[in-house]
This record gives sequence, structure tokens and C-alpha cells, in this order.
Amino acid sequence: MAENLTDRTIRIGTRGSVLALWQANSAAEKLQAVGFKTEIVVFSTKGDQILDKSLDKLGSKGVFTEELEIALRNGEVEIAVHSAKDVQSTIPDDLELLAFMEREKVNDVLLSLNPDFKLERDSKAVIGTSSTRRKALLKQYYPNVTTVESRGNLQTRLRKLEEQGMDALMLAYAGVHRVGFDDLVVYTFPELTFVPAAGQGSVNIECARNLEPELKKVLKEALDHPDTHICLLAERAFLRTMEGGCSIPSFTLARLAENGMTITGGIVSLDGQTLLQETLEGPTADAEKMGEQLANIILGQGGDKILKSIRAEREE
Ligand SMILES: NCc1[nH]cc(CCC(=O)O)c1CC(=O)O
Repeated sequence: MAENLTDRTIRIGTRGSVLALWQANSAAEKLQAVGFKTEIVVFSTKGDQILDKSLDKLGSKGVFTEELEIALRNGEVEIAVHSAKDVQSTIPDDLELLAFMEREKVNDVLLSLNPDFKLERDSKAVIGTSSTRRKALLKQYYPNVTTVESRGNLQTRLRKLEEQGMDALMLAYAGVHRVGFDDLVVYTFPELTFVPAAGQGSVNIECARNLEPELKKVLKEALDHPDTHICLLAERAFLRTMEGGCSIPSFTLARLAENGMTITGGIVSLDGQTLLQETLEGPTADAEKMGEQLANIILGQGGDKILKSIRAEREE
């Protein structure tokens, strides 16, 4: 029964960054609100330890999630909290994506120490980002911009901003806002031109599939945001069909509409020259089908060739 379930202490596995801890705390608050006691357990992941390589060189296989998934399997924690964007498009069979918490604004933004910084079409600005998608989209829309690798937590990146001669950093608004750096935002990219990575701005709750069904149900009720969940299912289906991962410059954004939902998605070549992007509309019951369908349209338009050439380049 639910009464004795909430006597349980829910151990929440998380990474140790300020953003990750914000996310874990927000899950803890939701659980406490329904009567659970909570304990936050911090793990360090490969993505936290290796900071001198860009993510596409680290490999896309769960660099921010693997250690947490091991803890779920070992029963060291009941749930793991991830940035939804960092969760692989397919997860192992013994684990389950239980809930998606309410999404923040999805946009990419620019952060600068110069409040007057403006990005013009022919701007020669130097922008810090390690995201393949952001680098390629910048090349498409701002061909004279130079990008510089920038990894690590936000505090580290900001410290290096001037040191490395950057004018601005390009990041997800969600993370910037959640760690309290709104004041440094000088530009918000429109979400239908700089379409975000699948899952950007949402927090995912993962658990072991064999966690007690009653407990799963109560945890899901406390943590899940159904509107976010349905959009994330569509985006993750798109990503899976694209055989994406965080090292591929694909992007997708699903949103609820008056009569159902829309999903926008596509891919951009690494040199920014070719941009494929489409939008589909349909009922929420078809969320995953629409994600798959959209990916197949993009692959058929030449997305498959873009993916192939990226893989070839990586193997060199
Ligand atoms: N691995 C990077 C990562 N994963 C999630 C976020 C931001 C927060 C979010 O999208 O929820 C970030 C940093 C960034 O893209 O700026």
C-alpha cells in the first residue's frame, strides 16, 4: 500500500555538477511532497572525468549515464536522475525510463561577459561550444563565426571564456537558468532555426525494470509530467531511428498543438552546407510513430548520406 511505501527512503543517483544536483534536488522535492524521505547519492561519470576530449571523441555510449545505470542495477539507488539529452536513444532492457520531469524553455542561448555583444549574420565572433549540432548550425547560419571547444561545468567554461579569447558561450538555456546564470544571457536562438537536441531542457528519471511495480507507480505519479513525456517519446523515437547520439548533428523538437502535436527535426552536415529539416503534425497517440516517420523522411532526403560521411570522417 502507498502508506508504507512512502516510509521508504528513496535514494537518488546523480552526477555531482551544480546542474545535476539542481536536477536531483528538484526530484527530491517532488518526492518529499508526497511523503517520501530522500537521499542524494553522487557518482562521477566518464563524462565528468575526461574533460580534454570533445564528446564525439569520447564516444556517445552513455558517457554521462553508465555509472548511474550500474548503481541502479546493483540496487544502490532506486532512481537515477539525468539530463534527458544525455540519455542514450536506446537503453538496456533491464532498465526503464520511468518519468520525464517538466521541461524548461528548450532554446540554445549565448552567454557573454559583454552585455552589448551582438551576433550579426556576417559576425566574426568566436563562440565556445563542443556540441557537433551547435557547431554545424552556426556554420549554416553564421558562416564567419569561429568555434572553440568548451567542456566542463558552466563555472569552468565561464572562467575560460576570456582566457581562450571567446566572445560568447553557446549553451542550453535550461542549464544556464537552473544554475542561476540568466544575467549573462545576451541572445536566445529561435527554437525552430536552432532546433535543440532531443530531450533538451527535460530531466529524466531512470529505474531498474524490476523495481517493485507499486513503488514505480507512486514514483512516476510524483515525478512525471505527461505533456513533457509524450513529446520526449516522439523525440527519442526520432533519435533512435536516426541512429543518433550526442555526437551526431541531428536535432528535434516536439510540441503539443491544439489538436495533437507537431514534431520538427532534421540534420545538418558538419560543414553547415546542407540542412535538412521537416515538421510533421499528428495525434499524440502516434508520438513515437511520428518521430520514426520524420527520421525516415530526413534519411530519405539525404540524411543517410550526411550520417555516412560523418562516420567516415570519424574513422579516419
Ligand atoms: N551534456 C551537456 C548537457 N546536457 C544537458 C545540458 C543542459 C540542460 C538540459 O538540456 O536540460 C547540457 C549542457 C548544454 O547543452 O548546455
